[in-house]
Amino acid sequence: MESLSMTDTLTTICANSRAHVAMRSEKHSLADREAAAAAASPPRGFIAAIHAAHAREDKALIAEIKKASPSKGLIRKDFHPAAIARAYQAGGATCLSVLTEERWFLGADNYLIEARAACTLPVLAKDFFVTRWQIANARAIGADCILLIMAALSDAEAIDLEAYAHSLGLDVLVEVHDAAERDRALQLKTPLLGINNRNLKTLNVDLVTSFELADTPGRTLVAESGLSGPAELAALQARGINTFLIGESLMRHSDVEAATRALLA
Ligand SMILES: O=C(O)c1ccccc1NCC(=O)[C@H](O)[C@H](O)COP(=O)(O)O
Repeated sequence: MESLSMTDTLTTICANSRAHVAMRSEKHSLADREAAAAAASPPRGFIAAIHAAHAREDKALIAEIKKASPSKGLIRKDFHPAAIARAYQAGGATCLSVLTEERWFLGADNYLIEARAACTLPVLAKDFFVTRWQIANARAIGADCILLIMAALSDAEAIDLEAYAHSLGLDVLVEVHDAAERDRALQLKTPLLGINNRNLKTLNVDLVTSFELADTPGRTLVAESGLSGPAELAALQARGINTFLIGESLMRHSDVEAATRALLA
């Protein structure tokens, strides 16, 4: 696996995503992916599952299946997406997130397919979505939700990609890292707003980011990245954030089910 030493990691990853799409779309056209999306298993209702957890006064956990990352390299050697998905569901997760980006996260479409087939949880395709082709492909492989990262998109691109995702029946998680991105993201229709504690340009992680943006009204906020213990979750809940996207700290445990249960206790 390659390491990223560029100053702007996100630009590098998105440029690679575009090149990868150009290559893959030679074999499978957009029309092909749209036909496969129309024939895919119906969406499971990602946002509905989160809101149902909140209605029960539970916190919602989006548990991430993540083999490697640009910042940490290989995270988990013993990597079996179906077994991890079952462990997350048994431990109390509300939804899954599956990294499908191949080059730096060592993800794969097949990991999402295997994980979703092994459980009944809705699944977020965790990738760097910059084209319609990727979104149609995500639905074709069974994804229930996609991620749009405001730092990677213009306003017009974000609005267009969101409308396209909705037209395929996908939910959308829009991700921001600062107040300017948050204000741009509020133009989108999705109620699900992720606050990424990781600066995707420098890879620095600081939980203060979630606290700074916690007062955003009218959206279901998701604290993302760098979270590892119940005390952090409780502090964020005290500020009104009840949904958490967590990958690495859970993936490093040998007993994923027990770690998930302990985190949510
Ligand atoms: O994880 C990275 O190093 C990373 C680098 C560049 C772009 C995105 C990156 N991560 C994507 C994510 O947002 C996280 O996988 C997700 O929020 C979970 O974070 P964590 O619990 O810290 O694994």
